[in-house]
Amino acid sequence: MDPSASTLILCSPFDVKNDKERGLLSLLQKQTNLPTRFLWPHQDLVYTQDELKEPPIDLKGFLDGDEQATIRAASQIRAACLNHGFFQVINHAVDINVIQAAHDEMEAFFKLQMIRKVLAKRKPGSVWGYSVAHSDRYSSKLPWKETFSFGYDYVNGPEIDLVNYFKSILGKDFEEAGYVLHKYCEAMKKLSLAILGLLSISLGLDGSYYRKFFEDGCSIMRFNNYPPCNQAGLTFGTGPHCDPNSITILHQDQVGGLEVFANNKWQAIRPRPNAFVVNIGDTFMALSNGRYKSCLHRAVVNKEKARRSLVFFVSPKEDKVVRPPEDLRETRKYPDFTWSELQEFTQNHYRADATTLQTFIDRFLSKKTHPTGK
Ligand SMILES: C=C1C[C@]23C[C@H]1CC[C@H]2[C@]1(C)CCC[C@@](C)(C(=O)O)[C@H]1[C@@H]3C(=O)O
Ligand SMILES: O=C(O)CCC(=O)C(=O)O
Ligand SMILES: [Fe+2]
Repeated sequence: MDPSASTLILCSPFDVKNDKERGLLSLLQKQTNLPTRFLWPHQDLVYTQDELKEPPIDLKGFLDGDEQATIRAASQIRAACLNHGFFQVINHAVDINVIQAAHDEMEAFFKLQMIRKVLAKRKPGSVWGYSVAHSDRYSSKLPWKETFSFGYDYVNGPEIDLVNYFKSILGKDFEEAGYVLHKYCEAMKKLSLAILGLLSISLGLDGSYYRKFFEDGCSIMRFNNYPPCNQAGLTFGTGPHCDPNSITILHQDQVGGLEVFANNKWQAIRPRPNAFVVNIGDTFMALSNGRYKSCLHRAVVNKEKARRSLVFFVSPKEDKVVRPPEDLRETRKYPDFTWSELQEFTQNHYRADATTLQTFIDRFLSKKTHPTGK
């Protein structure tokens, strides 16, 4: 193992190599002082008891081709995206067994010994791989989570690629996981394109507009695990941020912890096993010329239970120019950029937060005006 991997193991509060270490883990979680690197600023730690009560959007009629139901769903989506950029969908046609199987594989992955998980460790500059609290990238405000991410190419994403990726980094016993995750990603691709169809209609565009833009995309699939934390009120599983990608489709387990900033306050999203949570990200905000809001959200942790979520970060092909359609382009809110430029910014220069897009654009424009950095 490389020295940085062993440092990671030593630093990590989530190390679980054997029963002795499992004991260590629970000791750590019971300690009165949270390691300072996990502390978040007081002003961020606003506690909420509110719950977002907006009803989920039923996709059945739209998926069956019913015109009235399509108009209804599109106008519900429009209202949600103009307001806060968040909605849930039900009757989405994703097989519950496919969802359950993906959760089972996620659980199997996180139960692995740390020594095996770090073999899949995320490389500097890359979004793919395993990360504990992003501790090798950041030194403060660490998120109380471990993640495992990999890409899903809408065109060149054949089953065999994912199966080989899982087998090569995790071993032969994860071959089946590759097939299961391939199925899940395929379902997410289908659902994302359907939602992009509704988003197009909701903005008064041809139903195929954004579908076409994303049909050769390359999305990012992620497992999130939030262990219980004795000092849950002092940290975050994922701090307040907007996703830099286009739209995000998330399935959370039954524990709860996701919160969105809507109507000027933090509101909890109660888990619904039959629903997918969808939020608008920065790239779609730019594609709608600022009409739709990139949703500010966060994940809190709790003292008793581990929480898990499956996240699909929908993204266009890396070199696609992010530019709103002509009909929405009256006064440009953002200049042209590519997804790979924004992604690179979040990996090498800036930690995604509530103002990622604006900061990226400001630096992007000043670099253009002063290419030498002066
Ligand atoms: C381009 C990306 C940056 C992140 C991974 C992908 C898609 C979403 C981003 C992220 C999840 C947004 C929240 C903050 C972040 C640092 C995280 O907590 O995981 C972000 C991702 C990342 O850089 O890992
Ligand atoms: O796990 C969650 O509920 C939120 C995760 C999230 O926001 C993210 O991974 O970007
Ligand atoms: Fe997010």
